[in-house]
This record gives sequence, C-alpha cells and structure tokens, in this order.
Amino acid sequence: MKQINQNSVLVRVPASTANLGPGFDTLGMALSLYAWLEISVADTTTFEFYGEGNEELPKDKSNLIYKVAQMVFLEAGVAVPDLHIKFYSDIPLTRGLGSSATAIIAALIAANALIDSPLSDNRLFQIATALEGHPDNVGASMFGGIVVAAWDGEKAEYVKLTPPSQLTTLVVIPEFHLATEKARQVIPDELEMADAVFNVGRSSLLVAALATGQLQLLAHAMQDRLHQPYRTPLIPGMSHILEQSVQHGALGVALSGAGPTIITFVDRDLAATSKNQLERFLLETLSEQNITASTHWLDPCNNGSVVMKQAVSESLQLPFLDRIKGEINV
Ligand SMILES: Nc1ncnc2c1ncn2[C@@H]1O[C@H](COP(=O)(O)OP(=O)(O)OP(=O)(O)O)[C@@H](O)[C@H]1O
Ligand SMILES: N[C@@H](CCO)C(=O)O
Repeated sequence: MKQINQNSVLVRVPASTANLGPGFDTLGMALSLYAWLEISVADTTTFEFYGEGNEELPKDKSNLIYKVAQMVFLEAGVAVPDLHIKFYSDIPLTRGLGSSATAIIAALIAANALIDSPLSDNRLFQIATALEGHPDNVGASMFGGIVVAAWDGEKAEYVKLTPPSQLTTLVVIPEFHLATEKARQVIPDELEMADAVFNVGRSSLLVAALATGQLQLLAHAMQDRLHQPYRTPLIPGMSHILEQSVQHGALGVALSGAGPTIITFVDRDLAATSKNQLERFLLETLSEQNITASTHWLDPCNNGSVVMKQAVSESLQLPFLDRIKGEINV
C-alpha cells in the first residue's frame, strides 16, 4: 500500500446550474457560489459542517463525502485513512444549484490531492458522472465554464466553453426544497418526436449561441419541452416566470437543474433599473403563490474546482473563509 504524504487538503468547488433549459442532463454552467472542503488525515473520522442545512447532513461514515473519498483511496491502492472532514458551503441544498455534485467533486478532488493525485481529472469526472447519474452538474463544478457533455452510461465525453463575457445571471431561490429524485419522477418515459426535434434544435442553437456570444438568441434557444413542462406543477409560479422573464429584461430563462431555483440569463450591462425590475418580477410572482424566495446575482465561473494553496496549519474556520473569499480571486 502507498503512503500518504500530505496531512491536509482544501478545495473550493463552484455551484452549477444544469440543463440551461433544453440541454437536459447535457449542459451545465458553473456559478460564482462556492463550497469548501478540507480533509485531513486523522485518528478517527469526524465531521464539521457549516452552511445552511449542512448541519443536518450525516456525520458518520455513511456521509457522501466520506464514501466518495474512500472510492478514490481504494482505486489508487492507498491505505484508507480516517479523516477529519470540514465542509463549508454557500450553496443551498436541494434547490437546483448542484449541491450533491459539489460534494462529490469536492470529495474526489480533495482525496486525490491528499495522495498526490494518482487519478486523472478525466477519471475523476467519469466517477463523478456515474455517481450523480448525469454529467451536467459535475462537469461544470469540476471544469468550470459551460460544459457540454454526453454520457452513455459508461463513458462521458465533454467540451468546455468559456461563458460569454457579457453574460451574468440572476437566480431566484425558493425557500422550499425539491429533491432531484422527486423532480425526475415526473418526467415521462416517452416523448413525442415533435418535442424531441424541438429540443434538439433549441439545445444545438443554445450551444452555438453561447460559443459565439450571440446572446440575442437565448430567449428562443433556452426553450424546452423535455422536462420543464412536467416540472411546472412542482413549482407554483414557474410557468409565468418562464413566459414573462424576457419581457422583464432577461435574455433567457430556465429552471435551474431539477429546481426549484429559476435562473435568468442577463446582459451584465442591462440598466440598473431594469435589473431591479426583473428582480421584483421574480420575487412578486413567487410571493403571489405564497412562496418566500431570495434573489442572487451570480456570474458564470470559468474556473472549476481549485486546490487551494494554503499552509497546512490553517483550518477551515469561518474567519479564515472570510479572508480567502476576499483575497483569492481564482
Ligand atoms: N456536503 C454533503 N454531504 C453529504 N451529502 C450531501 C452534501 N451535499 C449534498 N448532499 C446530498 O445531496 C442531496 C441534494 O441533492 P439533489 O440532487 O437532490 O439536489 P441539488 O444537487 O442541490 O440540486 P440539483 O441536482 O437539482 O442541482 C442532499 O439532500 C444530500 O443528501
Ligand atoms: N439534469 C438534472 C440536473 C439535476 O441534478 C435534472 O434536471 O434532473
């Protein structure tokens, strides 16, 4: 068995929005909202979680982060150590911003870095895709930018695009949780050919529009008939937001991942008054349905996961995080 040379590793992983409308299980974009994971070799396995909802996560060896780290050690043929796991996340759980993908990617990258990275990034991506069941969130969280990916159940292939510099996003995050598993159950097993053609056209146009910076095409290109129509009953107010956001200043709009968060794509030079108007529209539409929500302006994040270079003695404490959030621009 190989030996572990480092004591501690800290990684930062961005949130992601999946599908971008028509690219179900295929398109993902990293967002400027982050989770941090620090793992250290320890005598017994212990956990510290910070961030909304994270204190509820299992704090034993059934925890996703612990189990995924073990997969890396096992595949690399390294003696499985006990770990001290510290996780801090600004990414809300079960809201459509890829929290499960960030946990998986963070665990894979941190565990691999702890043992001097014997597994390639591509291998980590393959493991992450198989664990998550689709490559869109994990690809974006790992590589950053916009990831276009296809998985056949065995192998995932992807291309990363740099998001257009004019593009920013406004997300509206409802207070309620919606597990991806539940939001996948409502999608039918079969599809009309006309709807399939509709989505192939929109998804292809969307990738071309994003690759060439033709943001005026987003309103058309972000339309979907594959999953959003079936998920609208799960999110009251969503159909009105999908229909009306462009009239309220957005370039395009989509359900973020499996929801309930809705993401609007916005020209970063849009006038401040129009930005405020869009924000009000989103919040008021949900409020009319008695849904409390918050809005956040999030830029696309072109960097994927990063192993932070910091002294091993520094730990993942909140004052430390405040400092790295302010100082490190990766
Ligand atoms: N840090 C973590 N440690 C352990 N489990 C986690 C962690 N983060 C997320 N999870 C698991 O992932 C679940 C959320 O995943 P889910 O796919 O339902 O939503 P999401 O990933 O936030 O949204 P989406 O996939 O739609 O973008 C949580 O309920 C929890 O079980
Ligand atoms: N593509 C996935 C993303 C959420 O994990 C879905 O829409 O179900």
